[in-house]
Order: sequence, then structure tokens, then C-alpha cells
Amino acid sequence: VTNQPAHELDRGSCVHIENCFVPTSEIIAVEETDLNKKQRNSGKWQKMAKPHAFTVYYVKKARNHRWRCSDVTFWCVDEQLCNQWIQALKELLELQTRPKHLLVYINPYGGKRQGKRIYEQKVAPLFSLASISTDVFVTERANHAKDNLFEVNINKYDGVVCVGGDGMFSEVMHGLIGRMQKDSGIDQNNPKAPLVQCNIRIGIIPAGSTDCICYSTVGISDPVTSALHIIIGDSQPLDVSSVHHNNTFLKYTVSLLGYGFYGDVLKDSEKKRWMGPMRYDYSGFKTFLSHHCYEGTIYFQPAKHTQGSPRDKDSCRTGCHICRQSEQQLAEEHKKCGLKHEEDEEEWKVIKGKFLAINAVNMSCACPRSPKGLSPAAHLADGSSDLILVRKCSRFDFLRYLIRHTNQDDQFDFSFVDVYRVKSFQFTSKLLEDNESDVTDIGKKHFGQFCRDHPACCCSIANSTWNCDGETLNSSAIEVRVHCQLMKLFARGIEENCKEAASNQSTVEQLL
Ligand SMILES: Nc1ncnc2c1ncn2[C@@H]1O[C@H](COP(=O)(O)OP(=O)(O)OP(=O)(O)O)[C@@H](O)[C@H]1O
Ligand SMILES: CCCCCCCCCCCCC/C=C/[C@@H](O)[C@H](CO)NC(=O)CCCCC
Ligand SMILES: [Ca+2]
Repeated sequence: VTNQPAHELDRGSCVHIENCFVPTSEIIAVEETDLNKKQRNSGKWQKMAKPHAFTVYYVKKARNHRWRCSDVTFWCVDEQLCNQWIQALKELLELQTRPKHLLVYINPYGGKRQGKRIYEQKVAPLFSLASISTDVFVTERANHAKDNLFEVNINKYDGVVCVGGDGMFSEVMHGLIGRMQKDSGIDQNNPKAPLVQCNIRIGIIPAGSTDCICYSTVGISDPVTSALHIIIGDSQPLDVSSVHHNNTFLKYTVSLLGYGFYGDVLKDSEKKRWMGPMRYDYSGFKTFLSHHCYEGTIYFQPAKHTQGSPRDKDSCRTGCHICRQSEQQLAEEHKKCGLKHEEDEEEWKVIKGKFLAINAVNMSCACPRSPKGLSPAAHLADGSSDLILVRKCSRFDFLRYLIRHTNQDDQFDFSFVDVYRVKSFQFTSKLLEDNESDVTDIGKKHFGQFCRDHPACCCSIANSTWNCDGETLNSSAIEVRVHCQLMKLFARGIEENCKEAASNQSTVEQLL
């Protein structure tokens, strides 16, 4: 069997694929080649007496974590040998645990409103090549996908795919985690309830405005790359934080939970949805100029179980040992049940102050706008969140801080920025602390007013809004708890060096 063209083929010849190592785990499909099609394309095959061929479709790794579907055709004069090859490779693929049936939700209005086109033109043909069958829903309203996930026969599917942005992913995640807890009789309103892990993986086809969850877990926001990670059945566990207020469940979050700057950007940008992804630049600039700071108290429990620190130079990468260690600890904790009570006894630290931004991130939050993210050393699955406190500072200093998100300089190396790795935290605004009575009226009365003591100061008396993965929360006082590896994605984290990873596994060439 050779990958030389058929007109050069003699019985018994055996030629290597030119420098092409493909791990079996990265073969997309194997098909008998339609020679009629080939013959139509090129007259030279017509001279051959009945050649046989099969095509191997495989993942080709390009620059910047981009994956493409490439193919190589193997020619053979012996029909039986050719069929044996097809059979052997198909058997190898069967051994891989890959999704066969997927549930797909498309948000046609996310990002630049290209979700449906992206799925139909770039993703569906690849799923069909890999013999994956799909049930596709194009959503008609917000929460359509989430509601649907409570009704469908979820056991029919090997995974759920969402085509859209971080908001669409959040919807699907809420549907899946919520469904899991409902089926297990767990009350989501109880902030201390041990949540049931969600084993049905979610695949993200990026078609949103920020696509930070996709970018931070794959290394690029690219629909074809994500489709290929789904096809080969990659698996990446993910930490999820639950957000409560007064024993009422508000939301889950996996990327950014931000108060102050990012909350205000989001609130303003919601009115400008028609602008598409540009709305964040517009509202970001406006919010930067307004320079509001907010007073409040943060209580947090440091994450002592994990080795890493937010100031580490190394980032979370495929096969991360810090995340793996957390996974082992999690398994041990599941064995001993009493541990949850001890956790509550652990120390709480308290910080009071005036803040321009309070950001809690479960992952780096890297995205095309900020390729290393809000916390470059945050881990995808270590059971912790990085709590970043940006205290009141000048507009110039805040600009310096923001610019460092876009270059290689350390954004935590400022006197007004503190960062902690935490497993839970609580926040209460000064406004709520001072007036525990009728918060809504107070909010209305003081909205738009500033600190009475210092008229020139930018401390807003009103509360900011929490930005929870791109959705606003109704309460400013929140309690947050990280749930280690509560769910899984069809991803593998960001690869350190793609070539190295590829050469460690069995290859098509070795088979030859
Ligand atoms: N058919 C629909 N009509 C209106 N809203 C929808 C529909 N389907 C989903 N949504 C909602 O749209 C919101 C935003 O969608 P999405 O996240 O896909 O795009 P985005 O906000 O542009 O991107 P990003 O979240 O990455 O910034 C989601 O919260 C989702 O609940
Ligand atoms: C002078 C140049 C300064 C440039 C500063 C750029 C800093 C960019 C950091 C971006 C961090 C994104 C965090 C991700 C948040 C998502 O969960 C959320 C939903 O998609 N997106 C936003 O809230 C949208 C947030 C957009 C903020 C601009
Ligand atoms: Ca984490």
C-alpha cells in the first residue's frame, strides 16, 4: 500500500507517507476512495488497470493551535489488501471513545449573526465525514436551549454542542448542570449542596462576540478546530462556580464573574446589542471614561488544596499536573464523605475598600482581545478561582493596567492590584451594609450620585452589576463557591507544543 499516485504503482511496492505522523487518536475518518471521482478529475488514472484506494482524513496542526482536516490517499493494486487496511483502520477508530450522536443548539443571533452559516458550511460536513449523527435546534429565543435540555431524552446523546458565544455556552451549561441536579434530587438553592458532576461533554463552536471559554480551553477561537476536537472526542474537565444570594441560586460561572468595570461594560453594552461585537469596545471606552469605583467588603477562603499561585510564570496546559492533582484529591474526597463540614471551618479573610474592579476568574479568560487573559496562570480544573481586586487608582494607572492585558507585561505588578487564589468568596456592597432595609428604593434614590464626602471622587453610591459569563446578575451581594471539575468539554486545554504531543503516540506510519 502506498500513497504514491496509481499510475506509478506496481504490485508489491511499499512507500512511506512523506514525513506524515498521525496519531490514531487524531484520525478523523477512513473511507474507500471514489475512484470514478478521481478519474474524472485527472485523466492519468484512466490508464491503470483497476487500482484500489482508500483515503485517511486526519487532523493537521497548523500555527497558533489551529487544526485543519487534511487527507492522504493510499493506492493498492490488490483489492483485498486495500479492504483489509480500511477494516483495520476502522477497527482502530472504533476503539476510540468518540461521540456518535450529538445534540446541537445554534444561536442564530450571537456575535456577527453567523452561527447558522458557520455550522452548516464548516461544521456539519465534518460531522458527516466522521459519521456523527446530529439533532439540530436553531434557537428562537433566549433560554430556548436551556429549557429544552430539561425535556429531551439526554441519555440518547454522547454530547451537546452549542454554536454561539459565552452566553450561549452558559445557557447550555445551566441546562445540563440543572438537569443533572434535578434528576439526582439536589436542590440548587442550597449553596452547600454537593453538586453532581455532569459527564455529558459540551462542545463549543465559537460564533459569539468574546468566545473566551473556547479560546481559553482550545487556544484559538476557530469553528473548524473546535469541530475537530469534538469529533476526536477530546475531554477537558472544567471548574464551575455557583453564585447564590440569601440561599437562592442565581447562576453558575466558568469564565468571568466581574463587578465594577466589567459589570458596567456589560450593562451598557446590552443596550447596544445591534452593534455586534463592537458594542464591547464602545461600552468599554465609555466605562473607562466614567471611572466609577465601588465600596464593599470581600470575604474569601484561600485555596490551600492547590499548589499553584496566580503569580506563577507557567500556565495551565494540556495534561496540566496541577489540575490532575486536584482531580485525584477530588476522587479521594468523594470516597470520604465527612470532609465538606471541615471545609466550612477553614479561615475566612476579609478585605474592605473602594474598587474599580473585582474579578473572579475560573480560567485565564484569554480571548482574541486579550490573548493571555485576565489571569494568565489560572487553571481550568484545579478547583479554584483567581480573585483580582483592582483598588481605586487614577484613570492613567487603570489604563496601564488594562493595556497589560494585551501585552506580555505582568498585570498584577501594580500597588493597586491584589490577586488571591480562592475556593469561595462573598461580596457585600457598602450600600447594602449601610442600608440592609429597602435596597431597591435606596438604589433608585442614589443612582447617579457620587460620594458626598468628596465631590471630585468617583465612588459611586449606587451599586455596580455583576457580569457573570456575559450575563448580568440581579443581586450585588453574592456568595460564590468553586466546584472542582463539575463538567467536561470536548477540548484538551491549550497544547504546549503540538509536534511533541503528536510524536508520542502510535502513528499511521508505524502501522505501515
Ligand atoms: N434565538 C435567540 N434569540 C435571542 N437571544 C438568544 C437566542 N438564542 C440564544 N439567545 C441568547 O443570546 C445571548 C447571547 O448569545 P451569545 O453568547 O451566543 O452571543 P454574544 O453575546 O454575542 O457572544 P459572547 O457571549 O461571546 O460575548 C445568550 O445569553 C443566549 O441566551
Ligand atoms: C486600551 C486598550 C485596553 C484593552 C483592554 C482589553 C482587556 C480585555 C479583557 C477581556 C476579558 C474578557 C473576559 C471575558 C468575559 C466574558 O465572560 C464575557 C462574555 O462573553 N464578555 C464580556 O463581558 C466582554 C468584556 C469586554 C471588555 C472590553
Ligand atoms: Ca480554576
